[in-house]
Amino acid sequence: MVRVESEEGKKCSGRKWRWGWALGAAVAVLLATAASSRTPSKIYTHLVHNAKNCDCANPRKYTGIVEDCCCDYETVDSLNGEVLHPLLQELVTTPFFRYFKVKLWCDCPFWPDDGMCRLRDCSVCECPENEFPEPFKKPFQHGLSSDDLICQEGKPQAAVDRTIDSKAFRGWAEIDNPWTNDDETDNAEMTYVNLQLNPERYTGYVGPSARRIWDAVYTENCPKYPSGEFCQEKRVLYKLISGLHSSISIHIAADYLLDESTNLWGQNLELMYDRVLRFPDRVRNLYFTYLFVLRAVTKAADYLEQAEYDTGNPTEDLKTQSLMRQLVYHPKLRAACPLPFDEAKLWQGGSGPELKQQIQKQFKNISALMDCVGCEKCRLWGKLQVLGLGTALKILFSVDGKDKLEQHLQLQHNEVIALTNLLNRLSESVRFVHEMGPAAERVMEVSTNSSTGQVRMWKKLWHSIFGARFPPSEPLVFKLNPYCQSVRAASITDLEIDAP
Ligand SMILES: Cc1cc2nc3c(=O)[nH]c(=O)nc-3n(C[C@H](O)[C@H](O)[C@H](O)COP(=O)(O)OP(=O)(O)OC[C@H]3O[C@@H](n4cnc5c(N)ncnc54)[C@H](O)[C@@H]3O)c2cc1C
Repeated sequence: MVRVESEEGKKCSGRKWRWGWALGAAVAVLLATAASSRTPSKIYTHLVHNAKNCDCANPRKYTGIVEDCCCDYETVDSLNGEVLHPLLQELVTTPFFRYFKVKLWCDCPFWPDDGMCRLRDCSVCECPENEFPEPFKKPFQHGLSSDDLICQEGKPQAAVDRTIDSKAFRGWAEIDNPWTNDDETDNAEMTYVNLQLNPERYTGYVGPSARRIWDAVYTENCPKYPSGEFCQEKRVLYKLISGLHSSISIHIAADYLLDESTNLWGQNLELMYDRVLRFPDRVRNLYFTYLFVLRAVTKAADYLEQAEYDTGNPTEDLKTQSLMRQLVYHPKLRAACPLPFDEAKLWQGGSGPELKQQIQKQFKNISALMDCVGCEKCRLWGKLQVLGLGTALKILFSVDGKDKLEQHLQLQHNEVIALTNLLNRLSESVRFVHEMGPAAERVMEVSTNSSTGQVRMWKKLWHSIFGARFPPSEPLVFKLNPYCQSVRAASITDLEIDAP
């Protein structure tokens, strides 16, 4: 196994797999042997070069405007790294954003539950009653919906004019989202989950059950468009789902169970390459989905800024509001990417309303399919992220015009939690792809393109260093501490080689 850890990783990681002398010897042998073959030197050069300096001579693979969006890849990467990712990481740890209300034990409406969950990591750790904030338990009756105003005694003129009130105070609505399959109907089965205790990561959920969900999602509800044939709206639906799928795969790869017997978790770049990186469309769709959701958040900026983040802890709640304000009004975001996605271009043709209904139905089906996910933790994150996407769709497409949005947008408490956590997940994935993608691609490409002679030479080299078998039976893993900001400071001494 070969691992790379960043300079920052040394400072902020408790897990240090550093091999001091063995490392120096390994690199020396690698370099010496490299003189007789180009492969090791190529791998070495790429590893160190990429880790050392991301803005290196290698041209970026993804450049220009993200398809169907209004910002380019470079801007997305720098905004994400400098502004959005750090803010989102902090925001999702606040009490308001870490509890998600969810019905985990739902019957699959399409086929019998086949419980394919293999690992205990699948099960979700639910919150004890006393843990989640008191205000979350009460029904949210503060904000009156427009229906309430009309229904008071049947006389609109009898209703108090709440224009100023509702601007100053945003309560949480309990109204249906037309894009999602509603989960709110039976509150008795709802439970609160602390998302911080249930990270989205590898769970061992593989095989026919998982495959059946994705097949049903793609084949029945958002088929891949043959190029140029599908209308833009259908393309958007496909890209949103594919981008979400890429993000889920990246989280699996970023937090993978490397060794079940020792409970060793780390990054599996081979998996990330196999499932996402080697399909450029999947990477592009990830960026698309990120910008789409970011647009929804910035469109609802006024609403989100004025919303009530009440968990009964005034200090934390003020911090939440302040972080949200910084996120939605950040000057760098406003200047560099003022309109991440332009929703006004959609639903323009004569068939717009019918098309919207059809796509809404398809998305609702996808949302209902989340009840068929056979692994509890995957179901939790599947439901949260699909609700987050449904909330983005609601913000962008269910209220027309900016003025009307301010008057009519009503979001549920849970929708805002899902939307923000989804944006954070996508932001993490974009950052991971940006920072680890080039190195992973080069190493995987070198290893798959190596000629037999080169592989033989590698085996010999490996054997001479470790006396062990090459290649290792485990996946090739590069370790970068996920909590560290950058890989740029990585140097030759960060190259680590573990014997299998
Ligand atoms: C909602 C949901 C949530 C899940 N959450 C988790 C989780 O948290 N942890 C975990 O370990 N497992 C999770 N899984 C399972 C995981 O997504 C995979 O299904 C599983 O790891 C098996 O992967 P696979 O290699 O068979 O390919 P899959 O990821 O299952 O992909 C199936 C097929 O879909 C296509 N495809 C793959 N990616 C894309 C893309 N980005 N765009 C378009 N098409 C694509 C390919 O044709 C591929 O063969 C989840 C599954 C679902 C349905």
